[in-house]
Amino acid sequence: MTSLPRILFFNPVRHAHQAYEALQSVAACEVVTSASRAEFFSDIRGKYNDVQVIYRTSASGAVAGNFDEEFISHLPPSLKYICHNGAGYDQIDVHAAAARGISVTYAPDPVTAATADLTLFLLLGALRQLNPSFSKLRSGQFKKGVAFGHDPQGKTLGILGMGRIGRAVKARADPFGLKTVYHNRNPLPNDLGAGASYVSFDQLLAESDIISVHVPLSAKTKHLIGAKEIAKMKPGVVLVNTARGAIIDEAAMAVALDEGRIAAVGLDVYEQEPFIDERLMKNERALLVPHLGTHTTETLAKMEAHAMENAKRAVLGQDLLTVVPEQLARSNGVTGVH
Ligand SMILES: O=CC(=O)O
Repeated sequence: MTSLPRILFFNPVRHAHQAYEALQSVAACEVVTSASRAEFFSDIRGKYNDVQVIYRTSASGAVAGNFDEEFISHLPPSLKYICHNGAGYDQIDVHAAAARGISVTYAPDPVTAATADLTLFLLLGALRQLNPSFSKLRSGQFKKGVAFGHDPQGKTLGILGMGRIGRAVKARADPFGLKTVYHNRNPLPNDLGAGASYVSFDQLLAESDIISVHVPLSAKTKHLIGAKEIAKMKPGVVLVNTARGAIIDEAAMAVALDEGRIAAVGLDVYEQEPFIDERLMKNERALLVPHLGTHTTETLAKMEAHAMENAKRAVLGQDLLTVVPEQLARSNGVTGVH
């Protein structure tokens, strides 16, 4: 009897249990037991040396670290697929993977609505200066000394990165009377822009009352917003980031917030998670949540199921659902193991 292809799970499936059960009929699924990166490098030469697919989550970085060139170089020849369960795959060196013949898949669609919802929460919360009111209320002062917020109606929202999530944010911002401008590498066809005006990067910085970041993190977008860019923004701007922390120079943002150049920030992501710049932690005009963009039962279930569908297709030799764009550009019609 031939044994089933092996899928190694970096972190157990927590929500999409039915999909996990269904996968057992086509693959031998197991959760990695290595407790550190070094231990994994040893285990992958031993007990995991014929694994074909890795399923991974962002949280797996806590043990394994990034799937960088070094990590990829330790993977055995049998390993042909890395199926990531999130939209952002900056923790994976997709070029090093491609050079080793490893296809990387991601899960873009499942995260869109939940991330856009949280963006609106942070946007409105920061604009209304809600965060300082939380501690006032709890310290028994009710709203004594609570600063006035601002209304969204008639304000300009600048969306940096009008992809799936940026567009979903625009749709949610419309009913609040926000006027949206956006910047992308290229303008979108009119139907996708949905009435938002395309502007240059500098125009977006200069014209927006609120700026929301939705570009992926890469070498090109790291510190896309730093002190120089913040200086070009309207005094009193509100900055929102639910993409990746390192797109903004966190220290420069913290200084500008303390100086009052930035009126408020709404953040879900940080440069060195779980570390957060102390100035941001101390400044009540920073509305901060701990990378919760997709942290709902329904969305996590969809993300897990999507990644497992890619893993299933990989072991069955079927077309993969969502290969990362960098790899798709190289080869069309990427299929599974056989
Ligand atoms: O951060 C969440 C994701 O990239 O899906």
